[in-house]
Amino acid sequence: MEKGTWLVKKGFAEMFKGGVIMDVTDAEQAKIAEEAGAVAVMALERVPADIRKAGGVARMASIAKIKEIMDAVSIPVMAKVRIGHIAEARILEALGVDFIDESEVLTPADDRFHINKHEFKVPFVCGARDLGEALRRIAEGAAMIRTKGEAGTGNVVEAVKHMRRVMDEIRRVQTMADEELVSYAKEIGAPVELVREVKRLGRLPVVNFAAGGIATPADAALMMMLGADGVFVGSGIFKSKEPAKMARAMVLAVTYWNDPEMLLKISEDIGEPMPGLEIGTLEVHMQERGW
Ligand SMILES: O=C(CO)[C@H](O)[C@H](O)COP(=O)(O)O
Repeated sequence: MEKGTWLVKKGFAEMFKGGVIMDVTDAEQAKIAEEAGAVAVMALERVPADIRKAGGVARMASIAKIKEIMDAVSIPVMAKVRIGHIAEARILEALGVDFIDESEVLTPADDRFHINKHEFKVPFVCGARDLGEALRRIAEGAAMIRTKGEAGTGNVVEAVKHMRRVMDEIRRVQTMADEELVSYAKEIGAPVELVREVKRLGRLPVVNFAAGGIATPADAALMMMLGADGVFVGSGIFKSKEPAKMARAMVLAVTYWNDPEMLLKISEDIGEPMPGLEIGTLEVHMQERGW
């Protein structure tokens, strides 16, 4: 099959279903993630909790670090670029990463336009807070969506809000008569063809993971209960007291999300989770980046 077609990119994302994708900043963390059973790792300079603390401009990770991570593991390696930063994306594609995250966790490079992801052979994942945003990103060529949550807070409340919103809107679309879809597409700022597809499929046309603020195995299981296809975890693992234990527990929780006895067992010995932040106290809301 030809490399980089829409079908291949979308199909690749489907292979991550039921799995955990872990943010990592170096080879050591990447190996912890791989050993824990992560389906992929996401290379970045700092996990979101540290990006939040450091302030300033957060950019694509250094090429040396991404190479170090690519050399360390055999699972797919994703890496983040700033929203709208076509050059960072071209560089990562040339480097040969497996997936690019056009991410609000980094400082946006363009305050109006996202990358036209159809122009790339490498697949992209993008964040969304509602159905309209998800479909706009898919229209631009995203092969995978992750609900945004509020990254780096250890607080799952925004992840829950965004996943519930997307799922509610999908249910709403399914109850609409066909003649309502054009107005609804206009209302949410999404192409009507994609709204029609959502109605037909009863879900997003691409895989939808949960992200941002997942800090315990119970949080990860909760996101699966709400309909996520899998989860991204960053700070929740590497800002916890025992990352290897927490990473393994996250993977098991996503597998056994519907088995309370197993979840109990998984949650018994995870060490101390990362500290959490109240959303009302935040100076930066990363979720508001992107349009
Ligand atoms: O954009 C992302 C997906 O890789 C974030 O890094 C992810 O949301 C992690 O957030 P957190 O640090 O709260 O787990």
